Amino acid sequence: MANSLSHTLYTAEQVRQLDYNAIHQQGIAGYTLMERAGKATFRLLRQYCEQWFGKESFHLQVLCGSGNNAGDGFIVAGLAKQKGIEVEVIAVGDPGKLKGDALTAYQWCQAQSVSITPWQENLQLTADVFVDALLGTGLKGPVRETYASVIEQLNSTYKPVIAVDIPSGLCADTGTVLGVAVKARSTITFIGRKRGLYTHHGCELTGEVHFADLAVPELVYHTTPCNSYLLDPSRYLTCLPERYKNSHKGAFGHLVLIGGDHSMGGAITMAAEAALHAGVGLVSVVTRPEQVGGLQARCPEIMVIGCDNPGQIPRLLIGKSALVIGPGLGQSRWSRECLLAAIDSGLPLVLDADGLNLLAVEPTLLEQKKSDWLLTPHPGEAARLLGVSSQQIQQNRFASVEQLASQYQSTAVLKGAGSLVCAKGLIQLANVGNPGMAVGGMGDVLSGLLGALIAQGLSTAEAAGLGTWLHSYSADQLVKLVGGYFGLRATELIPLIRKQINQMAVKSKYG
Ligand SMILES: NC(=O)C1=CN([C@@H]2O[C@H](COP(=O)(O)OP(=O)(O)OC[C@H]3O[C@@H](n4cnc5c(N)ncnc54)[C@H](O)[C@@H]3O)[C@@H](O)[C@H]2O)[C@@H](O)CC1
Ligand SMILES: [K+]
Repeated sequence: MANSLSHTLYTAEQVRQLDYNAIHQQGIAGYTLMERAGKATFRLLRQYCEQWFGKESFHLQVLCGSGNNAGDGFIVAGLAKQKGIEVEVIAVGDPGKLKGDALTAYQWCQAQSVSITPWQENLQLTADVFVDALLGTGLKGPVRETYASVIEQLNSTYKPVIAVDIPSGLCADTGTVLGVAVKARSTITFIGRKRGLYTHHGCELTGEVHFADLAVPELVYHTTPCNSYLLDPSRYLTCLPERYKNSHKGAFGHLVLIGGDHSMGGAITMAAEAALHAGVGLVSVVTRPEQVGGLQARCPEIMVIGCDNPGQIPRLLIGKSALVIGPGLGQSRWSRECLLAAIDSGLPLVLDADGLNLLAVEPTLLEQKKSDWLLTPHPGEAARLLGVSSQQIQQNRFASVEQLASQYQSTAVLKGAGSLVCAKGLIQLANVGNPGMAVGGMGDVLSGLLGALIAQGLSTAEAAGLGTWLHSYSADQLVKLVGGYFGLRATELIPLIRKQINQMAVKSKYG
């Protein structure tokens, strides 16, 4: 289902609101939620430990802070003790500061005869597996001592860690590390999925993410407005135009890609090749004359028009469906005039690479906007468009993509780990992709794919959602094929994208 509750992404504040609603509107006791969280974590821990240690016994240490996150940890420790597991709580927070449900959980844990050791400087973290219940959504600002040292020491054990709700030190809203953060093998998150688990450093630190709704009734969610979701590709199944038996090429659009300035032919070639494999009826490339031979040799199906004079472009764009501009565009006078012609055409436009850089140095171009635009910046390009540093973009990717979309009145895709798509105030996160994608050409393939989808009749919002997912998902398939992240070539994605589109088309028809 599109944007179902289980796909929704929340900020820490929104989850606090959900907790509050569950407790005060639905009358579920806070301690009941804590027990459920502890039980869900313990179930997961046992599953993992069965995989990791088989029938062998193992030693568990549960690291607890002094808030409700610690409360969940005390429950896990008590349950482990009941099952005869060798378990110990390391109390990093002062138990004297515990209150409310966390204090109740602590007392219950004590009643199970769990050994509770206060953290000391020379204490050794000796377990086979750890539960991180130090800091959850209540983290404010950079992690302070003693927590920071404990987290560093925990990470240096390289032993498996299951994080409770969120790896301690990771910002639940943005996915940035607040000073230092736990690197978990797995994270189990409660009631609502936290945004920060899925983007930026979150992608690196959470390990496998599991979600437990703690049996909170659906009603609780309806009163908390939200605009962010995990991207669900199934919502796009019906967007692809059907291939009827009597179809002709004109039915599937004509995409034009403009770019390939002097000695920059590779990017436009990759973009065009990707478009060719994504179902568009016709693909044309407008480029410098010197690129024509290479492009035609590589892809004879593409119509290549050599053009040193951008004044010819308006005539070439008559009757076309969509445009991609940016890959290999450069920033010369020719490049700028090409961009002006593209903007003036009124065709839906995918703007990437130097198309974005030119827009950043000349923001008044926005005043000439006549059509839907889809911007596909990486953090560096986004920074130029918004006049900030790329670090600032990364520190708040959700806010950045929203600002890009609203400032440029466009659909925006902010690339990078946990790519974000923003259209009409809605943010979707593509929970696919891998570090092997950090190589040249990947963005060019994406822009060609997006252009091909728009030319086939998808809106910029639909194309951004489906295309971003297809691109990263195909990269994951490629990693499976080649066995790792090294040496992925952007062009290798192209046949996998085609395969996946075809699979989706079959699924949309036959279920
Ligand atoms: N009823 C509820 O509210 C539920 C809460 N749950 C758990 O409760 C957590 C949230 O609990 P809390 O709001 O008590 O917060 P936390 O337990 O996440 O953290 C609060 C504690 O962290 C300390 N702290 C904050 N910033 C710090 C920093 N920068 N450096 C060092 N220490 C810092 C505070 O002094 C406080 O002691 C969730 O993440 C989840 O694990 C779950 O039990 C489910 C139900
Ligand atoms: K935690």
